[in-house]
Amino acid sequence: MDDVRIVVSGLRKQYRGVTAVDDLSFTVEPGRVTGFLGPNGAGKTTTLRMLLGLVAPNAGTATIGGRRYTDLADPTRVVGAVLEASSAHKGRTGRNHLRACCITARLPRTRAEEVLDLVGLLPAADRTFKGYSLGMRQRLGIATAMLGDPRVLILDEPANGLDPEGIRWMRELLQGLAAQGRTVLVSSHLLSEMQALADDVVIVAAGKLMRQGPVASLLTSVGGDASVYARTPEPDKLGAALRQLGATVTTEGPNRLRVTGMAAESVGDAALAAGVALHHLTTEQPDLEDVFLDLTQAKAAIR
Ligand SMILES: Nc1ncnc2c1ncn2[C@@H]1O[C@H](COP(=O)(O)OP(=O)(O)OP(=O)(O)O)[C@@H](O)[C@H]1O
Repeated sequence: MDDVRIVVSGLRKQYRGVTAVDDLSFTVEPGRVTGFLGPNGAGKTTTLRMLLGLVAPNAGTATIGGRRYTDLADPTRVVGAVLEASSAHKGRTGRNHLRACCITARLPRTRAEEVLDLVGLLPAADRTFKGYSLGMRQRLGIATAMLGDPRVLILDEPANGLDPEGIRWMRELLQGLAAQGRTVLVSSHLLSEMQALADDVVIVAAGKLMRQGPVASLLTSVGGDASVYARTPEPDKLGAALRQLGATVTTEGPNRLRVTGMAAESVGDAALAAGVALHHLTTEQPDLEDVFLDLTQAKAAIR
């Protein structure tokens, strides 16, 4: 596959009184799923719309494989996008909707069958759109985006309205498409889902880039210390012993302590030395939600 990297550079969009996107720069690599995260009003949708040539930026560029969307010779074969829960003519079946799109995009009708199969919609292909569940509509949106077998896929909140099984299906589909070398950019509010789905994340708040990088390194670099949770019948005694050793200890419910600044092994050793029984000891790593809130809280309050 050619270079299908997405490059956003110095992008800016101003609406009357609001800077929706403010000097935003980031890159999205092929062969990986990239999560595009930010609180409400962060500028995610505006950025995706500029990337797809639907909104003109006031400054900066957004390119796909080195070209602006509007300069692509055959965009449906390069980029597939699902911006909102997909819409189709209400009385039309899923199959007919896709066939109509094939005609518009000058693709063979057989492609409709292939994408119906890809998204698991063959059993509902002859039902009309108005009878589709939100999950089926999302699947039809992805099927439509995949018609031109694009090397880049851009999805705005694709997990919206999906049940847990649908979310898992979506995750496996998108990871499979990335494993084929495609570039997959997905915006979402669902942080736990992003942690399971994305290789990289781009975090924005108030139109600005907060952080970009692989999920794994972000969690270790920004998330702070892991927490150790200890359950004991003598929390006061254990707490005092741990504080004496320099740990930070807070009480988290009856007989439960949260300890930072000390590994679980040392907490166990300290309990033994103090003659305190331990009933439970676990370590929790910071998750993407901790990182996200840490990075965006101050900015989010502005909007
Ligand atoms: N057409 C428009 N006219 C005026 N203001 C707009 C327009 N589109 C977006 N905005 C404003 O720009 C800011 C960014 O909006 P945008 O929809 O891009 O954010 P978002 O990150 O996608 O938010 P959400 O997660 O809530 O969808 C918001 O303050 C929004 O009100």
